[in-house]
Amino acid sequence: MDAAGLVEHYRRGDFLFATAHRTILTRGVAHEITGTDEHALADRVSAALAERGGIATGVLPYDAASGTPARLVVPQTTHTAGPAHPDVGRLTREHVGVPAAVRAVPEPPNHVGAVRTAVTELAVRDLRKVVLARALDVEFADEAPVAAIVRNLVLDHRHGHVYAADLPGGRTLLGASPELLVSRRGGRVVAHPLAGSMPRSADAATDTANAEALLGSKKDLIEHTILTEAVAEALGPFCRTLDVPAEPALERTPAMWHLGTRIIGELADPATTALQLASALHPTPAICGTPVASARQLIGELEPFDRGYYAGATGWVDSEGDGEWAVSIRCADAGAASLRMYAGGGIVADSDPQAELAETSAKFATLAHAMGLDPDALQHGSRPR
Ligand SMILES: C=C(O[C@@H]1C=C(C(=O)O)C=C[C@H]1O)C(=O)O
Repeated sequence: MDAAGLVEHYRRGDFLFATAHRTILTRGVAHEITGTDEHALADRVSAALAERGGIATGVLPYDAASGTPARLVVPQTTHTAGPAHPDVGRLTREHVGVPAAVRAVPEPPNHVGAVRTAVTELAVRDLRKVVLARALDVEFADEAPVAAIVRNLVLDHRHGHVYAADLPGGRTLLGASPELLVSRRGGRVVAHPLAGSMPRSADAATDTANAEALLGSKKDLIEHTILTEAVAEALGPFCRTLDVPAEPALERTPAMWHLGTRIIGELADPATTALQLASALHPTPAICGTPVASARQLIGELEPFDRGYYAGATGWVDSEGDGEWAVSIRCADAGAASLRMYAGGGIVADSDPQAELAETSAKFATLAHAMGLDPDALQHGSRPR
C-alpha cells in the first residue's frame, strides 16, 4: 500500500505518523508497555523489542510524575511507506460536521491574566522562561470525527509530523506538530527545537513582514536561546559530536512562523535508543520552561487543567534503537463525542500578555483548518456558527 493508502486506511485506534520522509500506520496491540517512570519504560521497551523485533509506537505525557502514564504499544501490524505527499493529493478533503459547542478553558481574559501573573512570577521565582497554554473544548452532536480530522491534517501538512495515537481510556491524541523532539538513525541524532512565533498571513506583504519581525525580535531570540541551550545540554552527554548552529532559522507551517535550530549529533554509545533520548530531553523549554521544576510548578498553579498528553511526545522506536519523536503540540485529545484542543506559548520577562493570547489563537488555526472551522469564530469560545 502506498502512503496515501495508509492515510486512507487510518481509523480511530490506529497509530499514524506521517512526515516528509515516511508514513507509518500500525494497528492492534500485541504488547502494551505503560508506566510513569519514563526511563525505566525506555528500558522495558528495549527489552520487549529485543525479544519480539519490530517497532513500538505511542506517547509520552507532559508530566508522568503527575500520574499520566506513558503508553507504548508493540502493534499487531505495521505498514510503512514513503512520504504522504504528493500522492495524498488524490484523497478528497473530508467533511467535518459543525461542532455543537465550543468553550474556551480558561476564558481568554483569564489567559491574559495568567500570562501577566507569569511575567511577574518569572522575576520572583528566578525563572528564565515558562510556557503557558490554554484549551478549547469542542463538543459534537455525534461521534468525534477523529479519522476525518487526521486525514485533513495530512492533506494540510507536507512538512512536520502529523500524528494520531491511541490513549488510555479509548481517547485519541491527534495533531500536526512542526517540532522534532529527537530522531535517531544509526549513530545520527537530530533535534529541531522551535521557539519564537508569529502568525502566517494570507496577504503576502504582511506574511513577509511577520517573518522579518520574528527574525529581528529580541524577545523571541531570548526565548529561542533558552531552548537551544537546554536541548544541547541534554543531548551533550549522549553525543561524541554535537553541532549547534549559532543562529536560528525561520521555519514555516501553514499557520505559523517559528524560529528553529537544527541540532545534529553523533551518538557516543550506539546502544542509546531514540526513546531514551526522548525521555532525557523531555520536557524542553519549548513546552515547559527553565528551570524545569519551578516552571512546572508555576504551570500547575496557573493553568486550569491537567495537560495530560498535550506537550508530551509522540513517536516510535524500533528494535535497532532508531526512531522519531515529535513534541505533542498543535493537537487535540479526543473522547467519544468531544475533543480538547491545546495551544501554548513561551513567556519571558518581555512578553506582552495580549500578544501571547493572539499567539495561542493563531496556533489553534492548525486544528481549526483541518476541522473546516474559521479560526476567528473559535476564538471567542462560543458557538462557532
Ligand atoms: C507550546 C506550543 O508551541 C511551542 C511554543 C512556541 C513559542 O512559544 O514560540 C513555538 C513552538 C513550540 O515549541 C504549542 O503550540 O502549544
